[in-house]
Amino acid sequence: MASNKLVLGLPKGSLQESTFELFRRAGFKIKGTSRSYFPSSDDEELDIRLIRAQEMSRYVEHGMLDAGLTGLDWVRENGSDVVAVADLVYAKQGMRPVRWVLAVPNDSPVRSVADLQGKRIATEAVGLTRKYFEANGVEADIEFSWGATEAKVPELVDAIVDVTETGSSLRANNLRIVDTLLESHTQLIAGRDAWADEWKKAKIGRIALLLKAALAADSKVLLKLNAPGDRLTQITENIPSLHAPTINNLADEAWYSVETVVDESVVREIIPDLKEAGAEGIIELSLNKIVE
Ligand SMILES: Nc1ncnc2c1ncn2[C@@H]1O[C@H](COP(=O)(O)OP(=O)(O)OP(=O)(O)O)[C@@H](O)[C@H]1O
Ligand SMILES: O=P(O)(O)OC[C@H]1O[C@H](OP(=O)(O)OP(=O)(O)O)[C@H](O)[C@@H]1O
Ligand SMILES: [Mg+2]
Repeated sequence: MASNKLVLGLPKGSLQESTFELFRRAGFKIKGTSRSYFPSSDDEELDIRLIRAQEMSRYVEHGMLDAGLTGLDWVRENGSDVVAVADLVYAKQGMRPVRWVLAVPNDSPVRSVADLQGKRIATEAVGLTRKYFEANGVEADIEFSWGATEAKVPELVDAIVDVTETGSSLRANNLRIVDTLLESHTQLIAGRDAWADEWKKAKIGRIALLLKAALAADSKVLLKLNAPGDRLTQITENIPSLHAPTINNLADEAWYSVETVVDESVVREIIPDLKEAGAEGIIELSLNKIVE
């Protein structure tokens, strides 16, 4: 039995699958049966609880959880005083931020927030929405929505404020974005008491490092190739790298081995260029972690 334990909240709901997957890539095996809110892991120092993303920051703030993963949106909505340990930009579907947007039906006459004076708005994030309307000097009737918010316009309300990632829910419901209230992403947060505890702070820091390393590796690959000496400069000067490419001599002294980490998105441009510039034996390897 480990004597020190970190009580860690993982988000149940939209972020659950992607969070479990990120932990797996970070090196933690988390197992949860479908209805258990106490998943087990292969790290004895972790005591994991599944908690709704909306509530996570309150429990972390009040010390029931030492740390947790949730959306920045819910930390703001709850006005929680917690330590933002790491910004982890991933969502339900992909590695990108989400947006809380003000949306109206495609055929609505509303063009800006000012056109919503005296109108009804539904949202799951009432606090954020109230603040936004106040900041814009618009008085509107803002009501709490339990979800499926897109279905409420135009019959029940005039506009909604909802979270969007891919935009497919807005499109499917014939909605048009009028404005963005907040860009949000997943955050690793810690409680002030946990952060003041040396062991807990160090443990949270190690988890943060591994999660960030796994996220950073997600969009990068390692390229390796052989370059003839007379083409080396030409080949290496045009390839991006984390710092500078690694260059080693091959047993055959006329040849060099070159290694570099690049964005996966540029690989399809770079590989044909490298081949054309005289590189041989080009291989691409996927990466699990990058610690810069
Ligand atoms: N595609 C997405 N849709 C909704 N929320 C997302 C998405 N990607 C990331 N999130 C984030 O997930 C969190 C939403 O979790 P929350 O527990 O509030 O609701 P949920 O998981 O969508 O549950 P429910 O199914 O009841 O709506 C927010 O922090 C939000 O920013
Ligand atoms: O832009 P998209 O990729 O379509 O994602 C956004 C949708 O996902 C969430 O719905 P959720 O599944 O949480 O259901 P809910 O409406 O009941 O909250 C959110 O409320 C949007 O409806
Ligand atoms: Mg939801």
